[in-house]
Amino acid sequence: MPFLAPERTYQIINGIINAERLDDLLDLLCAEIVALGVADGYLVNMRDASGGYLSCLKIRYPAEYQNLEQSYLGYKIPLDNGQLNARAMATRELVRVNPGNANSEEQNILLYWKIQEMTGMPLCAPGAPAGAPIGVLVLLKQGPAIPDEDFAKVQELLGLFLASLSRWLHFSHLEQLHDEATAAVAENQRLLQFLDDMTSLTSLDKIYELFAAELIRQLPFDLASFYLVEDDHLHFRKAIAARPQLESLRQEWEHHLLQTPYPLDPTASGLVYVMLRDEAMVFPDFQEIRHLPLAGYDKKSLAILRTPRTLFISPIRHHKKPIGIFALYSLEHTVELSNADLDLLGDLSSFLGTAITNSKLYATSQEQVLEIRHLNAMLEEKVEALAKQASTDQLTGLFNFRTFEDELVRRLHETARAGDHEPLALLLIDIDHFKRFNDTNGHAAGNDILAAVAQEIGRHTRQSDKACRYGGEEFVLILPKCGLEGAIQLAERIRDSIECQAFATCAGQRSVTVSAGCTIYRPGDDRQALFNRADQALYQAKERGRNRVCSL
Ligand SMILES: Nc1nc2c(ncn2[C@@H]2O[C@H](COP(=O)(O)OP(=O)(O)OP(=O)(O)O)[C@@H](O)[C@H]2O)c(=O)[nH]1
Repeated sequence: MPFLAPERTYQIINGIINAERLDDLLDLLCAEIVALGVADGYLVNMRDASGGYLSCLKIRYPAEYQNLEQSYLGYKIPLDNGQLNARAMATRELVRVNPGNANSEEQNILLYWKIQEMTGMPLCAPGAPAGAPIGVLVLLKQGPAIPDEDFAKVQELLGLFLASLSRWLHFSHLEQLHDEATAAVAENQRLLQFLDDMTSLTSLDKIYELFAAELIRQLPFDLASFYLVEDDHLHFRKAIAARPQLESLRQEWEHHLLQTPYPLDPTASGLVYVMLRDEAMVFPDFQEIRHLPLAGYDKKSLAILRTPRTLFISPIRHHKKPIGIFALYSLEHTVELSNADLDLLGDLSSFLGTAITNSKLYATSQEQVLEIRHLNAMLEEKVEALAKQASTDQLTGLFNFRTFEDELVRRLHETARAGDHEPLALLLIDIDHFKRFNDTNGHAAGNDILAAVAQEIGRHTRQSDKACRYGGEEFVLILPKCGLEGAIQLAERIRDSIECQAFATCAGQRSVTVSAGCTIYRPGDDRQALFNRADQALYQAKERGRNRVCSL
């Protein structure tokens, strides 16, 4: 005979149908259990997605313990501990525990909660996946044991809920798996970004910082330190603190660590030992092993940290060979490292090794680039000096005959193209009676005069003019954008200033005069025609008594 009236059954089923989440359904079930008034408390423990645990999803303790409910919610109950829930799941039968049959752990629970009876009712849903119960309803009774007819009522009530409970539980597991998969994808993307950032870094300091930040983000360590092998020693490179509050401790610690290098001797330091062993080591809680003998450096280092707890030390590898060490330290609290954490740390240590090696290669290549740049600059200077040498006259510093020839051809082309708008003048200057000067004062003094006259010519010319030593004691000036009048004026200025001064020579102060002939480009002129006319003008100047300017 069902204890629920058809109308009540209909109401409950209506509520079940309208439930939109597992939580709503469980609330509904719990409200009905409370309404039945058969127990003083209950726990609804449902299978988790992995199937290895029950999770406590709903709870009601006897009145005096209700403030503890919140802390027990979500508690995971293993299915292999042989206790009440595990037994109910395994046997699929009602498990009743009371002071007469409880094992010692259950006795403690009964005593602690002042309970007379604790009953596990497996929730066996029709058609549930794998046929196993989907959870356990635990009823707590402080007073006399629950009579059988009351269990029948609860069972009747559960019968209404089980099919929906099974579906909603399955759905909530799917949601949970979906959330976990989404979180894993996001985490992987973050990891990829981190790896990308690491490879693009070229500063070792930045690599240590990013690496430590990533590890500290994932695992609650407080300090990280990095060491590299160079010249057969392990050198400290960087210490990083997880929080600004640890900064002064980090500095004190770093001051000590800077006293490395450690020789590559396993007794020098645990760090060297780990590196030579080429295998990461975890010390879950240093406080438990602090009495063990330690190398002097390590003793001091750990003493500075005052309360070191979990230590993780790993080789930094490149191409599977250790190139250094990184160490993680927690202070005050221990850090639990799962196998997945250790795998991740192993992978990251190889990656760190590659990033460090890349960065070093980059630094070396940068040095080489700098060296090549320097060599290039030197070469460029040399090329420039050679080009200058090839184009200038050693004695006077003016352009030489070859440059004159090239420049004249270039200017003639330009002027021919520009037509009437752009005049071009050519000016020849020749020292008078230079043979006699040489004969009187010596060849060396003649050289001094040549240099002085050249300097004087240079002083009067413009940037765009090209003053060249044509040969011997003869100079030629190409004067772009200069008409005949301008050329005559310039020639006069040079002639006059040379005549008016005495030049210092190795034979003493000496004066000379110069004669000049100038002409301008006429359409149809080639190089020779232009030069010949200027030479003729010079000849005239010589003919007419020297120390003068003639033009044609
Ligand atoms: N000291 C010195 N003399 C040079 C150099 N090149 C040419 N000479 C001399 O310059 C002199 C040129 O003499 P000439 O061509 O006869 O002409 P000049 O004596 O100046 O007579 P005019 O030009 O007619 O006034 C020669 O004696 C050359 O030896 C040089 O580089 N240094």
